[in-house]
Amino acid sequence: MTEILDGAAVAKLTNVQTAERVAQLDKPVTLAVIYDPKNDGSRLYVGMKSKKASALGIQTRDIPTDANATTQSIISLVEQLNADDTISGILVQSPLAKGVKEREVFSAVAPHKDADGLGATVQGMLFGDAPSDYTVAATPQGVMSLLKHYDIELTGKKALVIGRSQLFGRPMFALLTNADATVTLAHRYTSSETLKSYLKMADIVVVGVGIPEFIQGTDLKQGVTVIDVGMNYVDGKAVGDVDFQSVQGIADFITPVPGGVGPMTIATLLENTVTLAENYSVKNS
Ligand SMILES: Nc1nc(=O)c2c([nH]1)NC[C@@H]1CN(c3ccc(C(=O)N[C@@H](CCC(=O)O)C(=O)O)cc3)C=[N+]21
Repeated sequence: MTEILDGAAVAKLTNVQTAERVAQLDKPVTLAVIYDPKNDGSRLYVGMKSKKASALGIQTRDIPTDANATTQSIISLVEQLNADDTISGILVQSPLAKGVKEREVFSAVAPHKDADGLGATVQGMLFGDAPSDYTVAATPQGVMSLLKHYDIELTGKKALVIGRSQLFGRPMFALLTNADATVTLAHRYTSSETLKSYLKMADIVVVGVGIPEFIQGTDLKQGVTVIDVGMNYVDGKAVGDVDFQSVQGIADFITPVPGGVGPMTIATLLENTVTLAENYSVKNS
């Protein structure tokens, strides 16, 4: 029997808590979102994030970048938002326009406003497994929350992360390592033979490569947990990187697309935002 990890349902539980925490605060919670308005995906996802934020009482300030924006001009914008006491958190939606050095923009976000956990300071804390509080990238943190909700054991388990982006694979590797799994990170230069052999061994597979049907049930070990971070559109329909039907009866757990990691990503971003708002008010009281 393959059980579906219901990200939409778990996200809803998190969102209820986030809304309560927002209501407890005696000040507005505001998320600033910087994005490239020319990118279709960014417009779609930023729209979804803003809508969900407003449903939870979080205000958003969506800021499209100018057509002629540069790395430096966007960093200046981030610095203004860092200094703006009405802003609780900042999200820089990826990808920014071609030629803009995204990594530099991420790292311009002040750690106490880093709602998406992509700046060098907080990512360094994640990789060092720092004991103090810091925000973690929304997608991999959302995956961890989902695994935790379903009590999926990680200690000593063999985890395979496929994809090494700054937003997903690298922080996913760090989180699973910090959770005492034995983690392998595969990526575009991993040979298909190597990938096949690691897939057959893995207890947990987390895949985000952006290729529909990249993973088939026959690739996997019986009883595996499969987390599908892919977000592809085929004939206008959202599909992940895993051939969902073919893993039935092989995987013990699988996340669907839609309704899996996507809603968890948004819930985690908004949870991070209210956490930043709470901590900021403590620091400044
Ligand atoms: N700085 C940054 N942080 C991000 O977290 C980030 C980003 N940049 N750039 C793009 C990706 C993509 N992303 C998604 C979030 C939610 C859904 C989501 O909720 N999808 C729905 C389906 C949507 C549909 O049906 O079209 C679902 O899975 O149920 C999808 C994709 C966040 N991203």
